[in-house]
Amino acid sequence: MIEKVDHIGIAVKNLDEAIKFYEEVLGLKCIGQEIVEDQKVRVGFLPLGDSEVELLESTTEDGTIAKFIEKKGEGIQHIALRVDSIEEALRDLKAKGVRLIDEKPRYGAGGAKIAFLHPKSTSGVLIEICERE
Ligand SMILES: C[C@@H](C(=O)O)C(=O)SCCNC(=O)CCNC(=O)[C@H](O)C(C)(C)COP(=O)(O)OP(=O)(O)OC[C@H]1O[C@@H](n2cnc3c(N)ncnc32)[C@H](O)[C@@H]1OP(=O)(O)O
Ligand SMILES: [Co+2]
Repeated sequence: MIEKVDHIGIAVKNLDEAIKFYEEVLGLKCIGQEIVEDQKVRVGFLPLGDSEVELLESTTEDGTIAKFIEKKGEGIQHIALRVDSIEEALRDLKAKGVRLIDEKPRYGAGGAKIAFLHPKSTSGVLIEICERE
C-alpha cells in the first residue's frame, strides 16, 4: 500500500530563512513555493533523493503550524507517505481502527490528494498520506 516517504514536513518560523539554510548550508535546491490556503501554510519544496523536504510557514497566527511552533518549537511536524490510492488507503486504515483527521482527501501542495492520521493513534507521529498523479 505504501510506496515511499513522499516528504518530511518541517515547521519553520521564517520560510525564507529556512530555505537559505537548506540551500546554502546543506546544498539542497528549493524548486518551488506555494500557498495552500486550506492548510494556512506557505510551503517550500526541496527534493532530496526520491523524496522531498517540505518547509512550512504559517500564514496565520491560529494555523496548525503556528500552534505547533508555539507548543513544541520549530521542527519536524509530519511525515508524508505516498500511496497509489488514497481512498483505498483511508478505507483500509479506518477499518483497522486508525483515527483519521480527514475522512475524505483534501488538496495539498502541488495538487496532491492528502489526508492526515491522528498522532494519538500512530505512536506519536502525525502521518500524512498522499497520492499524486
Ligand atoms: C501543505 C500540505 C501538503 O503536504 O501538501 C501539508 O503538509 S499542511 C501541514 C499542516 N497541516 C496539518 O498538520 C493538518 C493536520 N493537523 C491537525 O489537524 C492538527 O495539527 C492535529 C494533529 C489534530 C493537532 O491539533 P490539536 O488542535 O489537537 O493540537 P494540540 O496541540 O491540542 O495536540 C493534541 C495532541 O497531539 C499532539 N500533537 C499535535 N501536533 C502534533 C504533531 N505534529 N506531531 C505529533 N504530535 C502532535 C500534541 O502534543 C497533543 O498531545 P498531548 O495531549 O499528549 O500533549
Ligand atoms: Co505535507
